[in-house]
Amino acid sequence: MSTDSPLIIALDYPSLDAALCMADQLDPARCRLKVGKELFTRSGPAVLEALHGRGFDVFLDLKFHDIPNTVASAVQAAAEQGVWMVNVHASGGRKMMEAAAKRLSDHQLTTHLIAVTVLTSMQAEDLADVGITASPAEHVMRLAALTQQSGLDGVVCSAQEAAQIKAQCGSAFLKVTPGIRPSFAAANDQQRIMTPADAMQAGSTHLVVGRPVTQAEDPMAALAAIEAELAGGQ
Ligand SMILES: O=c1ccn([C@@H]2O[C@H](COP(=O)(O)O)[C@@H](O)[C@H]2O)c(=O)[nH]1
Repeated sequence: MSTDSPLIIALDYPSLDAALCMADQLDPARCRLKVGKELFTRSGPAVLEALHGRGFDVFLDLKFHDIPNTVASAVQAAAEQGVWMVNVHASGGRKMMEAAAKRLSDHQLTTHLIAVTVLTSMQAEDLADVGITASPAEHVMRLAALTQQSGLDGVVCSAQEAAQIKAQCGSAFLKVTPGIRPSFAAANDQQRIMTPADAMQAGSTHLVVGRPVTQAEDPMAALAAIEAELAGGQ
């Protein structure tokens, strides 16, 4: 089953049981699910099988970053397990991204391939620590252009950069934005944040939401509040 909803719920849990307990409260017609490093390292491909069996589209968020052949092979392995979306780090460079995109097309694999620009937990001083003197927005724009030139389908970025990316790369280029924080939620370790409604207004195509739902006292009420905000009900 697929959905028109832009919502991707991040299943950041330490066990398959805990992740499935949340998944079983969710509806594949209302959201997609994201499996990240913690859950995949704990549970392996079994989690993908379990979520696909429940009808969910799955974004496998492992942010591959390695030499071109290794990344292309990892992306192929993810796509062959039926995931809807997989990602790499744009800072792995043009050759790495081109190799990954080519591997998918050579094997007629239709999984969306996107690249992380600048993590939403980072601000200017964090970039400076790793030798990047550009602002987060400038660096995101540079990596978004490189990602598009390399033949990928879109980027992971902050919603704060979505409008500029839409203007530079077009509407069809995916803007997958974590760091989504409804007014009722804490920022946690996120730096470049935006509310769900503002993020859609800015041009995000997909909103990644984790703790504001999964750590809420009532996760289903939190999800409903986000949906109501997106529907203009608040
Ligand atoms: O730049 C990035 C890239 C990925 N993420 C991931 O998204 C979720 C966000 O979870 P919250 O609990 O809503 O903060 C998480 O799985 C990250 O690994 C990101 O936050 N920023």
